[in-house]
Amino acid sequence: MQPVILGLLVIFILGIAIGHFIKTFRELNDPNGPPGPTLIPYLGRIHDLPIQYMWIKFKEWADKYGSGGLYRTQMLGTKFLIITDEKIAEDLLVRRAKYNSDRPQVQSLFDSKSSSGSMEYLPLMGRNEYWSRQRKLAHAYLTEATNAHYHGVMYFEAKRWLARLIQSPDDFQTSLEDMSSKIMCQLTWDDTSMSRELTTSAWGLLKQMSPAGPITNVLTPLWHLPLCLNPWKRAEKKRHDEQQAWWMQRLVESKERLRRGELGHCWTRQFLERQQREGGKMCISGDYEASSVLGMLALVGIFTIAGPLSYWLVAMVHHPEWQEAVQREVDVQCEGRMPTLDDMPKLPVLRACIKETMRWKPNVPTGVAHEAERDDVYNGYFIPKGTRLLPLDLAFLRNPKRYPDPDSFRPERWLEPGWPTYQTPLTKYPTLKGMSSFGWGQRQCLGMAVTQDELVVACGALAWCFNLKPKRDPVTGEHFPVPLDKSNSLLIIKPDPFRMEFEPRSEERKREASRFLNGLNP
Ligand code: HEM
Repeated sequence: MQPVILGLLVIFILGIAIGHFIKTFRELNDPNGPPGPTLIPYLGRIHDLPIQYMWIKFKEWADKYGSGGLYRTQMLGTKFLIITDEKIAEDLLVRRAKYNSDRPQVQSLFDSKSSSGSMEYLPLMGRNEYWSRQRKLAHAYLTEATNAHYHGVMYFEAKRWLARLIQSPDDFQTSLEDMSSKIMCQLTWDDTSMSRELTTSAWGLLKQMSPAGPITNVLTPLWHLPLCLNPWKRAEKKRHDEQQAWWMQRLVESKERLRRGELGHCWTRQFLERQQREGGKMCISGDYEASSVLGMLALVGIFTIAGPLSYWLVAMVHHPEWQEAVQREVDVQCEGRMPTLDDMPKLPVLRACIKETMRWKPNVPTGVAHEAERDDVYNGYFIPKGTRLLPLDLAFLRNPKRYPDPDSFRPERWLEPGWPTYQTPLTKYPTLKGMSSFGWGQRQCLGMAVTQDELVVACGALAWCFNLKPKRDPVTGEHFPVPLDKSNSLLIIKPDPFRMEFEPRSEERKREASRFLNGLNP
């Protein structure tokens, strides 16, 4: 080919490519569309959205572009509408829930939406038949357990935790998580002995589904490499198969214990007894689905509770004045004993400090995405089908109109008239139920009551037993820092390891709590 013709051909192809780039750039950044950072064709904003502390960048964009309550962005062609105002979350995720309640596919899990019938991960399922029947089942079990005050399980495990804290205070991060895990193991299978395995399994799944987990959740095309070149898919297959086998083993063992008359009250027993009564009439398809929904329920109650409970420790160390207020309230209202769930109405300061901890340090700061199932128009903006609707919880909880002085820990906002969030009667409010952190509409969290109850019992137990204090470095005599802004970057976060001291409030309480370790005083 003549060099001139070749040159012309190259210029022609380049011209087409540049023309296409400019056209795409204009379409993406249409001034009539929702506001948002400038989008680069094909990339969107993948280049400057950090994987670590992603929510901080989302919030930065919210402050810049989200004054109208929403903004848009894109990652490698995936469209996001970030919701920064609670009213708009109500409009889009509650009032328009019938077509905005689907979930996006998590790339690094096989069939996370259960579109091909895997039936495994209730919170991640698309809005399909499996989700609908598993949600009903989970709702019934959680409601029944709440009404029965969890058969004393939370109180018992909180006491065991106190004893472990007295014995090995430096191990508090492990024992804290283990307490949550024991509660979920007991409620699900009437067996706390496998709490460590459940915790490992929980973090494995959480990591796999988080943008900060495998790189294939961000650079999604990598997931489609053939298996022989794809270490991510091979690792996930192993994790998935082990988890499923473990869940199934729990169900099989529980069946055997039920047959021998040894299975105490738990969700699995409720399921098995109903299965015996109703047989094929039950909506759950069989053992595989049952073991998954039960396993998932057990698992989700670990990392969700570990975050706020760890942040409670951080809050109390940094705010001794509020710690004293909680201790005073517990001592007076419970007349010197450890609080139980029955005491909840009498403990508004405790509830206010718990709620403020969750507002101040939200443990799902990005919120959980819904996916639009059809094209829609909102406030004149076109929202195409498939857009991920992300209710940015950090933006809701830092709204200065609703939460004046939003960056500070101010539990009085829930207790004193004059604050926008003050509500009476104080026997009921503040309550965690309905908080934006638990999500929206048809996908709203099913664990709100469990969370509130477990946190009241555990934080109340800590207030009864310990002064939570910074720890001194024996070499320098200085306090070890308890950082406020260091955490992992998973979808559900908790603070990075830190050091602190658990000082028993009296010899008598220390002795009493130590007796709890082997269930001597259940
Ligand atoms: C601080 C504690 C917790 C927080 C902040 C939290 C937050 C959330 C959020 C944001 C969602 C998604 C909502 C949406 O898509 O709009 C969710 C869903 C869910 N949560 Fe929680 N959660 C917590 C504790 C729990 C606990 C303890 C359990 C059960 C033991 C639980 C069970 C569930 C289930 C089953 C779903 C799936 C609902 C569905 O997809 O239909 N959560 N949670």
